[in-house]
Amino acid sequence: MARQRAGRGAKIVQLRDKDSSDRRLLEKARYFRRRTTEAGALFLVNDRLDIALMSGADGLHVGQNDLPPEEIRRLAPDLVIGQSCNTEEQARRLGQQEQRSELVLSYYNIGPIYPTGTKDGLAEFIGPEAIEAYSRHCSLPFTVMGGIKEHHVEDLVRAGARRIAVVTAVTDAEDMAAETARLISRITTALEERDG
Ligand SMILES: Cc1ncc(COP(=O)(O)OP(=O)(O)O)c(N)n1
Ligand SMILES: Cc1nc(C(=O)O)sc1CCOP(=O)(O)O
Ligand SMILES: [Mg+2]
Repeated sequence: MARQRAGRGAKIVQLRDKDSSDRRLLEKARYFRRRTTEAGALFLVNDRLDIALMSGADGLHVGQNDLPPEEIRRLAPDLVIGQSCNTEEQARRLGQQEQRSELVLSYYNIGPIYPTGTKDGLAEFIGPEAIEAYSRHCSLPFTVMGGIKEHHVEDLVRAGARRIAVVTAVTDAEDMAAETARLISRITTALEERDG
């Protein structure tokens, strides 16, 4: 993906790799760190705090069954930390932590919005209507993810999204860089139409 400069123009690039050996993952993370720094993009690692710290990543994304954000924050006070939110109850809990000034996250993700084959065992897809319902609980920035393709962009932005995260929309594209550019352009236009 980095070879084709797939993330060119993306503001955030996440390294999500469940298969590489630890040593290879670290090499990849250091490569992504160099390339995202050159591109002025934020670099996040999925799941692995050790790899995030050793590669100098800006942040870490964790799911509900991954490392606990509070303990990550204790070890890494300056790291961007994001967490997946797959049910409204989870979003409500983030809101309650926020009210108590106990929220350590930098952002959260709402999803899966549409059906996706990228991850086995994910919760049922929740549809774009869930964006408004979930995001009203917590004022942090959020991304939306799950089965999102280019033609979904306008619906998602109308439903309240600003930051759209994709895997296969880009990785399955013949020209990943061109697809990234198309997505960014469509998101920018939809946001301009919505927000003026
Ligand atoms: C931006 C973003 N949102 C959600 C996820 C999914 O995280 P998780 O639920 O831990 O699943 P895996 O990606 O680890 O399979 C994500 N990676 N990024
Ligand atoms: C791994 C993952 N987590 C999600 C969540 O909503 O928590 S959606 C997702 C898969 C995203 O891949 P694609 O863009 O190919 O559907
Ligand atoms: Mg995870």
